[in-house]
Amino acid sequence: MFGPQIRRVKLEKQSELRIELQPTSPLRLRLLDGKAEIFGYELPHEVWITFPPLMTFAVFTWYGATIEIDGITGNEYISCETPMVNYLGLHNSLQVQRHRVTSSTRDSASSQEGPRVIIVGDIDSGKSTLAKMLLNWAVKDGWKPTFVDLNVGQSSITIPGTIAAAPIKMLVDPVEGFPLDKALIHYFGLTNPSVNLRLYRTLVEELARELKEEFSANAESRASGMVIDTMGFIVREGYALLLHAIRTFNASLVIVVGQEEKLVYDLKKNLKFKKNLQVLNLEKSEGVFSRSSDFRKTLRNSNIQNYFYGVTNDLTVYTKTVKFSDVQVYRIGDFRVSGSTSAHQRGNDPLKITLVTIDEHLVNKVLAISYAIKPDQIISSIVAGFVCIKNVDISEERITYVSPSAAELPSKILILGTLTWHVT
Ligand SMILES: Nc1ncnc2c1ncn2[C@@H]1O[C@H](COP(=O)(O)OP(=O)(O)OP(=O)(O)O)[C@@H](O)[C@H]1O
Repeated sequence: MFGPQIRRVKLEKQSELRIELQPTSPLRLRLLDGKAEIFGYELPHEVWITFPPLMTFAVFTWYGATIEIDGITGNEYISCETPMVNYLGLHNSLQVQRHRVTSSTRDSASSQEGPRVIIVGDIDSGKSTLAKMLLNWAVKDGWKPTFVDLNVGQSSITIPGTIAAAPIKMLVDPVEGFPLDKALIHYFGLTNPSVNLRLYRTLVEELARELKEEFSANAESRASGMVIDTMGFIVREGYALLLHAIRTFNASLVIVVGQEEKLVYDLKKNLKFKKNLQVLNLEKSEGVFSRSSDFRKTLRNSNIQNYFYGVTNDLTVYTKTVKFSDVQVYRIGDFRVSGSTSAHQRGNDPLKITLVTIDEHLVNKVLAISYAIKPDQIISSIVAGFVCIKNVDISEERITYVSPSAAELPSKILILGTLTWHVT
């Protein structure tokens, strides 16, 4: 797989090598000379890093670097036209705010908080990428910012359909992605917020409440602030959800990525009475890869696959069995799996918790394991992780599921959404 196609690429200062991998071929690369980073993650010298198929990324250098690449790419080219100087300028201004908080904390203004940046823009404008850079640069400078991921379509922290936050204490690995161990995860269970807007907003509010508690007890997190990534859904209900998220998380800075004059204008107009809030427009990188809806589906699937097997296929998947009586499966809201959105919008209780009958229709469904003890706590509780149902034996009343953990289920309460995955 690797070997004969090894080549060296020299990058001039402030340029980047943009790489799009093929659907089936991995690639490895290493830094030979100089310094280079992948979305803020500084590459170690002479260490091969293997990237799985489907990834698109850029190796950027501030002062020049030579890298070695081994493998076939779908597309690769070098560009000197990047918005990196502006992105770094933004980071520097966030640093000033963080330092201001820590110095004023000493003067007893302990309620002050670091920057709360929310990144908005069209789909494929590079929002998640900018979030990663801002987080990595902050970590490199010794801060511990919190990443908030509100993008249920292409979730970054864990599987799709989730609304989540994670404290970032180490550089975000370009292959492994965000750390899961301390993440606060809510399961929305759908990849389109329009299907249950009320539930989406409620879970965003729950997450904001949990982070408020977390921040009140942790001065370091408070001063480091948050970086919030959103969906590329910027019109109609999508725009209303952005305003809701900006207000709910009490954002101090809204970054609009890309040429979005109307969005900038509307946000400034609608938020003009909000104190201490700035709206800033930054250019989009030409390197951002545009993904078709089919490709997005493939990415969602590979995201679920990665949860169970690991990005580099290094996790063991455990197959386990429980009795029907050992678990209760619930769904939230009266969404219909194949029903139309508008039909659902007329449903009378989007937050209704309904017990689901355990039968074969659960096969291949991804279920979240809730920390709730009682069903009425499901919406306000985070989830421990996910399982995928492999088989339902009606006569024996047993469910077989796969899990990345060998431990018993930490709770009896499971949440069903529309996510499916075919256990291989
Ligand atoms: N400079 C770059 N060179 C090459 N690839 C890039 C570059 N910037 C971003 N990408 C890739 O482009 C893809 C889309 O970027 P990203 O996920 O940041 O967009 P987004 O606006 O968050 O997307 P969406 O909101 O639609 O989910 C990602 O695979 C990312 O790795």
